[in-house]
Amino acid sequence: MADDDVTTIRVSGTPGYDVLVGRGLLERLPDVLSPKTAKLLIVHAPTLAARAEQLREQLAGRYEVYLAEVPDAENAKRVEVAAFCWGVMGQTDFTRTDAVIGLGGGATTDLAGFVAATWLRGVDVVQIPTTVLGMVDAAVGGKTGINTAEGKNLVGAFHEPRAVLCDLETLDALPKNEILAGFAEIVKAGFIAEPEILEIVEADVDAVTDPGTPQFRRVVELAIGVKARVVGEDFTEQGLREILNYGHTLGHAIEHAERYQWRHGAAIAIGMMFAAELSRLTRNLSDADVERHRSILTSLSLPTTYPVGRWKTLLATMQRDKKARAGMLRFIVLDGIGRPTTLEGPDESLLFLAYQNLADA
Ligand SMILES: NC(=O)c1ccc[n+]([C@@H]2O[C@H](COP(=O)([O-])OP(=O)(O)OC[C@H]3O[C@@H](n4cnc5c(N)ncnc54)[C@H](O)[C@@H]3O)[C@@H](O)[C@H]2O)c1
Ligand SMILES: O=C(O)C(=O)C[C@@H](O)[C@H](O)[C@H](O)COP(=O)(O)O
Ligand SMILES: [Zn+2]
Repeated sequence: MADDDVTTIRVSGTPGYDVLVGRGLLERLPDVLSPKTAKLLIVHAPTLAARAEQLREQLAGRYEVYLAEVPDAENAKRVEVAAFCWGVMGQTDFTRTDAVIGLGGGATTDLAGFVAATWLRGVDVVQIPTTVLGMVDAAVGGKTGINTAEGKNLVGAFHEPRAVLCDLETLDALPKNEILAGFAEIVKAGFIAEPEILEIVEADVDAVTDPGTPQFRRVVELAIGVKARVVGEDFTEQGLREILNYGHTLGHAIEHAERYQWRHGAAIAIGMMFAAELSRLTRNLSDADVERHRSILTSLSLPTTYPVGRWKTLLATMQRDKKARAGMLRFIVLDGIGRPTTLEGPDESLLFLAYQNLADA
């Protein structure tokens, strides 16, 4: 049953869309679809099979509903899996007025968005994120993509969703370690733009990471608000949107080094620690603010160190970062909490110095 306690966060764009946060929102799916839509393809993770079936039954009288179960987690973000979805769409004569539904964590919604962006050069997608990370970050903003052997998200498209339904009920079955991984992106929003998030986390980490509390709801909505404001201003990442990549230059290289077996949030936590150390060296971020990164991430049971011997491998992968220009690496660093800026082409020796400060010998 949908309850009345629903928050709507508007993302401006062309045409823009709403992100709804509340419980029982799956029922609202028909309200956010185009009246012309006849067929739905629900792209879902294996862990969401029962929910997908429940949705199919609920929508069956009104739409022709197809399910595409895709591999779990990062294994979904492969071109073979996109081709499987395109195959289902081809066989079911999916037209430009039909719609894809992404149901799962960020990996599933990244794939579903990519499939929607590319089928017939673009059909509607409604994202139903079922992880904390998906709700506060991945499903909002229209960045879609898959990985290649060379790196993370190297193939993709910017494609606005028609709506994002963050149904908090879906989090009831989410394991604690996935909740904590999602907090990496929540505190990222805090570090770059919304210090209130950090204060709430510091005040009571157990309460804030419990999806039943008002603190949890507050930080989720604050983080979505940061994402909505940034992508509303710079959808295709011409400048401002790069701040959302705080911690991701090294973080993505770690995910690649770990063959995508790590949680995104865990890799990004180390990446943010590195970015904080780099900020201390290049922007005078205070020792206290660097330590604040470490203590917040540690309180969330997120990692902050990585073996020093892996540096060369990570550096090589970072060269393929999407923010790099003409062979020059670029990093998001902080002048202070809530004050992100860009660091262009730092020396390799400086990067290593920052890395050594967090490396686990
Ligand atoms: N497009 C963007 O802007 C953006 C932003 C941030 C992250 N991402 C991407 O998102 C991905 C990470 O997303 P994630 O952390 O959600 O990981 P994920 O999609 O791999 O999900 C994590 C795990 O949780 C399980 N799961 C999902 N929902 C569940 C539920 N309700 N109950 C029980 N289990 C559930 C999944 O099956 C999976 O095993 C990465 O690929 C990252 O690159 C994209
Ligand atoms: O939305 C964005 O822009 C982000 O950078 C958000 C990140 O949290 C996310 O992981 C994103 O997928 C990274 O994008 P990429 O362009 O570095 O692949
Ligand atoms: Zn991320």
